[in-house]
Amino acid sequence: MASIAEIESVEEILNGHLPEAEREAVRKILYGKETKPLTIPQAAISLAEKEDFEIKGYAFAAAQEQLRSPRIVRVGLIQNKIVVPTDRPIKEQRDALHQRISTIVKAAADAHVNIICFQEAWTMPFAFCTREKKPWCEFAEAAEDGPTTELVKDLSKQFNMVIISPILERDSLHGDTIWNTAVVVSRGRYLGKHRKNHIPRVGDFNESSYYFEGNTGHPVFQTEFGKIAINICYGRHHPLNWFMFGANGAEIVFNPSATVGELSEPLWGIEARNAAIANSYFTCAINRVGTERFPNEFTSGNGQPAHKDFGHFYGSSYVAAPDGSRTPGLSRTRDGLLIVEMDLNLCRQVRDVWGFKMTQRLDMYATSIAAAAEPNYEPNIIS
Ligand SMILES: NC(=O)NCCC(=O)O
Repeated sequence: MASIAEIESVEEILNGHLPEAEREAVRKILYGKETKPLTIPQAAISLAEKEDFEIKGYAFAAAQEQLRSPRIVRVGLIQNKIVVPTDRPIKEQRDALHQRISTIVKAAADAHVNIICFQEAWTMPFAFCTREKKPWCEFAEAAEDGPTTELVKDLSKQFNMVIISPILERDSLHGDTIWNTAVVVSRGRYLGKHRKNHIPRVGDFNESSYYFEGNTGHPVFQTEFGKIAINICYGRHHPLNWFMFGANGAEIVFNPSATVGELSEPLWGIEARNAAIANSYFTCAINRVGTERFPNEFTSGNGQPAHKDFGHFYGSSYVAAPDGSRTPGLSRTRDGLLIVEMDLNLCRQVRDVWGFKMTQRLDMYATSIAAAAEPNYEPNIIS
C-alpha cells in the first residue's frame, strides 16, 4: 500500500477502483453537477510535458439568460514545489521560483487564462516553521514595486492577465514591517494589495513570529474580468472573512494557501467549497506541494523530537462554484496548473434559486455579534 504522501489524488483512486456503472453517480453525489473537461491547446500541453507539470482544465456550466450575455472568465491556479534547496542563497531560491512560475504562466497564456493566482508566499519556502528570522525575513519585499511585483507586471502586460501574487511584504515606509500580502496586478500595473487577516497559531505555522494580522480589511478588486478578492490561507477557517468579501461584491475569491496533510487535509475539500455555497460566488483554493527541508532543526512544541522538515504540502488545488459543484483537485504531489472556465452569471442565478443573500438576516446578526464581541457578554444559555 502507498504511504499517504505518495497518493496522487483521491479522484485517481476512486476512478481506478469504482465500477464504471456507479462511477458517475458517485462523482455526482460527491462533486455535484458535472464540470466538463476543457480542451487545452497543444502548445500548453507540450510545455507542461516538457517542463514536468500537470495541466488540467474544466468548465462550469451556467444557464443562458435572455437579458444578460454570458460573462465567461478563465482562471488559472498554480501549485508548485520550491525549486532549489532552502540552504541556497536567497536570490538563487527566489530567481528559480520566478523562472518556474513564469514558465507555467506561459502555458496559462497559451490556454487563454484571464486571471491567475499563485500559492501563498510563492517566492520562498514556507520557512515560518523554523521561527528563525535569518535569513527568511530577507524574502520580504515591497508590494508595489519589489522585484517580484516588477516581474508580475511584465507577465501581466505580456499576456493581458490579471495576476494575484501572494508574497512576503516589507513595508519600508512604516517601520520595515512585514506582512503576508497578496498583490493584484492588472494590465501590467499594480492595482492594490490585501494583507492576510487571520494569522495561524497552530502546529508549525509560527507566522505570528513574523507578521501581524492584516490591516487592509476586505477589499474587492474590480478587474476587466470580474470582481475578485483574496482570502489568504488560514482565513478560510473564518466564515466571516469569506462573508465580508462577498458583502463587498466579490464574484471570485481566491484562497492561496500553504498547508500540510496531518493538520488540514480533511478540511480542505470542505471549507472553500462551503464558502462558495454560503456566499454564492466562485472560490479557488490553492495549496503548495512537496516537502521542504530546512538547514536547522526545529521543534513543534508537541513533545516529539526536533526535525528539519515541515511535512507534506498536499496540493489538491480546486475550484468550487456557487451551486456547490467543484472541479477535481490537482495532484497531491506534482506541480500543476488548473484552468477553469466559468460564467459569472451563475452567481446571480444561484442567488435567485437559493436566496441566501435575501434570507441572511444581517441586521439580527449585526446586533448579536456586536453584543458577543463585548468583554462582559453573557452567553445566552437557558438551562
Ligand atoms: N499558511 C497558513 O495560514 N496555514 C495555516 C494552516 C491551515 O490553515 O491549514
